[in-house]
Amino acid sequence: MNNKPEICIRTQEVTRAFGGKEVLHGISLEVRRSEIFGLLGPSGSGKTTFVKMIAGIDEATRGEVEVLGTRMPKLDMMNRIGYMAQSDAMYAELTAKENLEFFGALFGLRGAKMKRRMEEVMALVNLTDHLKRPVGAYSGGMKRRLSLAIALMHEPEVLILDEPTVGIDPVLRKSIWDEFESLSRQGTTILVTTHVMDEADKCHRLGMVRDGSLIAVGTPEALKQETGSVTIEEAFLHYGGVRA
Ligand SMILES: Nc1ncnc2c1ncn2[C@@H]1O[C@H](COP(=O)(O)OP(=O)(O)OP(=O)(O)O)[C@@H](O)[C@H]1O
Repeated sequence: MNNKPEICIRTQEVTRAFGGKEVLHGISLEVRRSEIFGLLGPSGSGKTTFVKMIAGIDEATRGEVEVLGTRMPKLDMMNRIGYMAQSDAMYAELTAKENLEFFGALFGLRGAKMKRRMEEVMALVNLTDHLKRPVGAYSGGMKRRLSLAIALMHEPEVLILDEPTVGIDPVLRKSIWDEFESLSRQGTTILVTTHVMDEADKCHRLGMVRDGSLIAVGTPEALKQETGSVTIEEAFLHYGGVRA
């Protein structure tokens, strides 16, 4: 029997430059199926640039990105990946329901399934009572929650979430992380960026990012143990990270 974990996301020597300036320097990483993998690093370290290439929204200058065995970017993969960007991409003049219907339809949902998923994802992010409100009237945290709901609509095999819980209160944040755990148990692979240390601790494995390079990869426990640290923040600083 083959006990090797199935690799869901693989990057090889991924480099990204903008106008000749390199901001990501040859990142090689493997994320296993069903894992919650966190990318931890301060603002500007390159997390967003990196996950955009995995989501197929941007293309590496050099190196290779593969998701579920397919070389990225590839349009067809949109159905299998849920991507939640850092800035909320929704139609402000439409209601939450209309936004969900629009994005749901893009992913091929309709009829009873569309309705069921809409109810499930809105309950999860605690927005059921606000389904018929225009998104323009939502608070920042509510928009974040709706963005997450949209990313989850089509039950993607891979979820790529860029700072999903910014502006979300601790109680709801906990229930969202419980849901990530439950999705992961059902086989969903989750790649999440964060600069919040307590969230980093909840990931199954972590990649620490600094100045466009991956400086350490491992379980939160292993990273703490290897550096004799009590907290993830201490471990991060030990590996040469800088405070967020
Ligand atoms: N389109 C672009 N053109 C030029 N430079 C860019 C572009 N996108 C990102 N960068 C640069 O790449 C670097 C990494 O940015 P990135 O947004 O990936 O960091 P981050 O870790 O996600 O930070 P944050 O959490 O603040 O978004 C920064 O120096 C940024 O200025």
